[in-house]
Amino acid sequence: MANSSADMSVREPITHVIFDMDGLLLDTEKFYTEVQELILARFNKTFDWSLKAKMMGKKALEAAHVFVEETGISGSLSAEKFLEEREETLQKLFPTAELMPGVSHLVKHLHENAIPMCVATGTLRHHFELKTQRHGEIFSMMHHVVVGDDPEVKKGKPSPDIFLAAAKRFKGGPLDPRKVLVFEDAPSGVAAAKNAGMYVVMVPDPRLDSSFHEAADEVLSSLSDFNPSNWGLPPFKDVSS
Ligand SMILES: O=P(O)(O)OC[C@H](O)CO
Ligand SMILES: [Mg+2]
Repeated sequence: MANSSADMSVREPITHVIFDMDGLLLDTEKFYTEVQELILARFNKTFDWSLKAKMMGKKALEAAHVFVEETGISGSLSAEKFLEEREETLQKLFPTAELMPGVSHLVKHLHENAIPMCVATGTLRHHFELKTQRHGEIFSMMHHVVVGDDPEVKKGKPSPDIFLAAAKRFKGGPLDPRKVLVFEDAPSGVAAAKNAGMYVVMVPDPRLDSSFHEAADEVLSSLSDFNPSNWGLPPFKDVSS
């Protein structure tokens, strides 16, 4: 289904929206890339997008295990030690996080039209607080936020746990997953949304291999290109659609 919206004639309109955060609402994936490149350089290795694709969207410890094992450095650096080493730099970078293009317009539009929204992010709660500290207005429009260290999220993406927990916490939840639209940037996140039975719009980094697009119901270069009407959501007033 990738590259085209799911067929409106065979499904009901979307009533609820779940946003991923890192790399989707916030331009924060670059911070992880930066620190991971620095750590690998110490081992004379380079960080690339095939490794990035396997890590992004996952819970911190799960991604850390992928990092040390895939790069063959687990004998010298444990997953736990890797997390410890990158923490100080990440804590300095996170408060500088910027919104991704199109986020403000879309979130405000859905809020004005009373479409319930939430965030489902693999990130840890204390990192969520640092990343969002300059973006209170946008995040206050979310009905709730589910983070990676939430007790109900037993397994990270691609497990459906986080999206099922997120859908359950809306007023009237749990919801029919076929009425929920997820926005994601990561292959693990797209898989998690599909495993939860939901529709998913993928907004991937252009450096991600296009084979990862296939699992998504729609693929966009930017959230600015999203057309709510394609999903039965209220149309933008400033666009004829
Ligand atoms: O993409 P998110 O928001 O689920 O975050 C996951 C990690 O924190 C970063 O890949
Ligand atoms: Mg993400």
